[in-house]
Amino acid sequence: MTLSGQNLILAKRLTDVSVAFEQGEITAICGPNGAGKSTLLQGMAGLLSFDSGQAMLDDTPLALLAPRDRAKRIGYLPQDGQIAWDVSVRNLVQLGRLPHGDIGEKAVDRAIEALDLHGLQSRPISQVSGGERARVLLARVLAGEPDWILADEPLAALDLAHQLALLRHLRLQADAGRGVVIVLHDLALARNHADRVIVLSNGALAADGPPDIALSPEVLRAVWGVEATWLSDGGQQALVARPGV
Ligand SMILES: Nc1ncnc2c1ncn2[C@@H]1O[C@H](COP(=O)(O)OP(=O)(O)OP(=O)(O)O)[C@@H](O)[C@H]1O
Repeated sequence: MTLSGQNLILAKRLTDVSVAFEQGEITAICGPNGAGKSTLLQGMAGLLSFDSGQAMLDDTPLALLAPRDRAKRIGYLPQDGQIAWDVSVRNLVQLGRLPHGDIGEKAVDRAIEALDLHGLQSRPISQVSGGERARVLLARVLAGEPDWILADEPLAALDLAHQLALLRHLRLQADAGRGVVIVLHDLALARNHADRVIVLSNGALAADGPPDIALSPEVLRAVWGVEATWLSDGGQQALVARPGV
């Protein structure tokens, strides 16, 4: 199953972007602030209509899928998730089952386990920290067991251990055949954990390929305007960067 967009154009936010995401792998979308990463993700979640081009799930335009069906198949985590009601952590995660119309206790348990939320289940959502809240919102997406997980900066508020745990979990999801697409600002995490990196710059595709190619020093210079060196340590890559001249 492929999630694709052809010749996507939206005002000045996206300029003729074509991408096809594959299941079974982790794709990272990277790029500077305002490059169009969230716009692309929202479009692929079926939440934006483009001036030109369209997003497709296999051969079906997303716009033609019933909202409930779309929500079952595509789990979307926005950058700044709003929470309307002060429900408990568990009840909020359970809302991920809404498109299925069931309680899905096992799926909810798995999501709570994956995001290390056991101890917080009965806590009102207004009484958790920023990083815990981010984990709850992602658990809500996982509870829906979608074919596609589209997450906008899911690691931004997480501490290092929870970042690595979440990346491990997303790898399991990809290995289970799901499509995982995440917006990442941390280029070292993208290089080390993604199978493929898409780089956007000024609303256009600047690079698309294996992480070492898409995040090469040349691309970092051209897109981010930094002089960067990758250092290898035990198979992992660390990034040293300084402002470009
Ligand atoms: N609702 C909107 N209406 C009009 N322009 C918008 C809207 N949301 C974002 N933009 C503009 O579209 C461009 C792309 O925004 P987008 O949020 O996709 O960037 P991003 O790459 O996700 O950035 P960041 O790293 O800062 O989150 C930016 O120039 C932004 O100012």
